[in-house]
Amino acid sequence: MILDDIIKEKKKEVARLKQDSTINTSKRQYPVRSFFKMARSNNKLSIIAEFKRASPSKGVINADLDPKVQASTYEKAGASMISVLTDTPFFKGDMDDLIAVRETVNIPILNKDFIIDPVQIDRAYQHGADVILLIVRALSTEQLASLYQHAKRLGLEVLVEVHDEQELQAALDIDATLIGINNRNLDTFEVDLKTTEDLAKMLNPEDHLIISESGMKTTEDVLRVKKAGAEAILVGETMMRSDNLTDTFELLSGEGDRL
Ligand SMILES: O=P(O)(O)OC[C@@H](O)[C@@H](O)c1c[nH]c2ccccc12
Repeated sequence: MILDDIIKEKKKEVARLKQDSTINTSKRQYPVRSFFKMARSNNKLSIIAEFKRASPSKGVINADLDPKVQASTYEKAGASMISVLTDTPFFKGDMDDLIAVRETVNIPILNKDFIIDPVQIDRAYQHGADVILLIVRALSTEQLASLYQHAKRLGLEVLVEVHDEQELQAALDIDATLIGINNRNLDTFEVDLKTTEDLAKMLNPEDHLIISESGMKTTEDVLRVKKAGAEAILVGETMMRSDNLTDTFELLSGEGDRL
């Protein structure tokens, strides 16, 4: 299983990070921005644009893009947040990408990684991330709760990612507010937007901000998850392959005037 392979590599990375004396949360130079407030203050669908060079399911997506140029274009095109993949072995990203994006934009940044230890949260915080990702499938109940608390103590927001009912229950048990429904099954890589439709039904939009993640390419896709209750979408590949991001943002805005 790919997730098991990724976690195995993460454990090695965490062992290295724990020896790294430069990781220090008091070195953060940036204010913490709230994605939640940003998303709730606009009355339309929020777009989270991802910087993703490669993935285990797609191989290399776009290796040549400069994170600063891409981030600046995302911000100008109207992104509410930028997601930066910092995993190296499987996604070809790293912390330098996040640092470059942080130096460039003023909108919130999500550190997309496979977080299994507080040291990764400290590193994300130090370098200016505002939101971290916790993938329920990758964590025990205890790990999920303690990593969530660790991030909250630092003032970060936490996107809790789920793919089925049981995982969603685990997210509700820790009182998660930002719920990411991943349309991609991390074992099979299969994408089905029905995942958002099925799981969003179990949530109360007053208490939870639903983010539909993965596999969106068309206006129709976006309208479908929006109708299901998504307040935000997270889009990687379509952004990284786009040769006209202004058009892509308009297409994915969920306004539906292009249908
Ligand atoms: O490129 P896509 O299909 O638009 O997907 C983006 C994002 O949802 C995906 O990269 C993702 C969702 N959850 C993750 C967890 C780890 C790494 C990556 C991901």
